[in-house]
Amino acid sequence: MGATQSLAHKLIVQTVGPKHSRLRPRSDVAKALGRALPYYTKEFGCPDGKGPVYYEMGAIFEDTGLFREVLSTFIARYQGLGNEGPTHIVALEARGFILGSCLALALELPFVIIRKAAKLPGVTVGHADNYIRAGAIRKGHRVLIVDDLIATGWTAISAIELVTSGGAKVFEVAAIADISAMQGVQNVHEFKDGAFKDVPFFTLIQTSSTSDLLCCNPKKGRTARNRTIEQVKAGNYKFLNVSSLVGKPEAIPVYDGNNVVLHQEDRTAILGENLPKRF
Ligand SMILES: O=P(O)(O)OC[C@H]1O[C@H](OP(=O)(O)OP(=O)(O)O)[C@H](O)[C@@H]1O
Ligand SMILES: Nc1ncnc2[nH]cnc12
Repeated sequence: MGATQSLAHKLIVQTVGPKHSRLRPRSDVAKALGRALPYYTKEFGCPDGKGPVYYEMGAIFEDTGLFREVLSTFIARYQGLGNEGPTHIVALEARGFILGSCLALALELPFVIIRKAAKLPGVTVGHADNYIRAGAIRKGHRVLIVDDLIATGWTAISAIELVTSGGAKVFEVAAIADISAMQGVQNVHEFKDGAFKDVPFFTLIQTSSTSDLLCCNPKKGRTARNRTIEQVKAGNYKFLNVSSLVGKPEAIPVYDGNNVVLHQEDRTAILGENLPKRF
């Protein structure tokens, strides 16, 4: 990285593997993220088998202070690098857009979107399910790829393919978290006999550093806000919305005003209601 990256930023970053840096787990931002990233077990939260655990990034974006900290960390890493720094930010639909667009504006870099199939009009270049506007990224560009999460690494591979197929160079892949158990960064580096082994990754935390208290699995009786089902039952309880994350009609989780997720069976038991299976 360039010489102008601040000393303060360098001090909170460590190398955790070949071409992979993370925040030091004891840094303030890493600790705050470790306390804030809720997750659902496969049984309750991963509709299409993404897992073993589903990490719910929305909670980070809902926390203004934490969102700002996350953004500032990325800004500190990539600002002021001049001719050595990134020239473009490419982000992935959908959650990659949130961080990517904020960062692009802060760094005053062009923001290029990769969309899922059948979303982009005109001439596009595709890889797997991901498409980019043809010509948006070209030879000579140094591209910072931004997403919220690295799981298997497949989406990152797809983005790298799209960026490099246009002749551009990947400056780095940045994400809030990597799911340690899924070895996504390693998968990218080993892909196609190491074709992308030199692509650097920067992730703020690995998911194994999140707290057990953040498990939203209602069977554990705990919630993201650390309330038990009994506390909810006793409280002033109101439905706000229904999420269909799980996809099984008999297991629709419910999100209420207290940030509690319940199953249909729990909901019926608590409220004594025969609610429709989908609404
Ligand atoms: O490393 P991988 O195994 O490829 O998984 C990571 C990707 O999965 C998620 O996106 P998803 O496809 O769920 O789309 P979304 O952001 O629209 O929910 C996440 O935002 C990453 O893009
Ligand atoms: N386990 C997971 N949690 C959240 N988003 C994901 N995208 C792919 N796998 C995911």
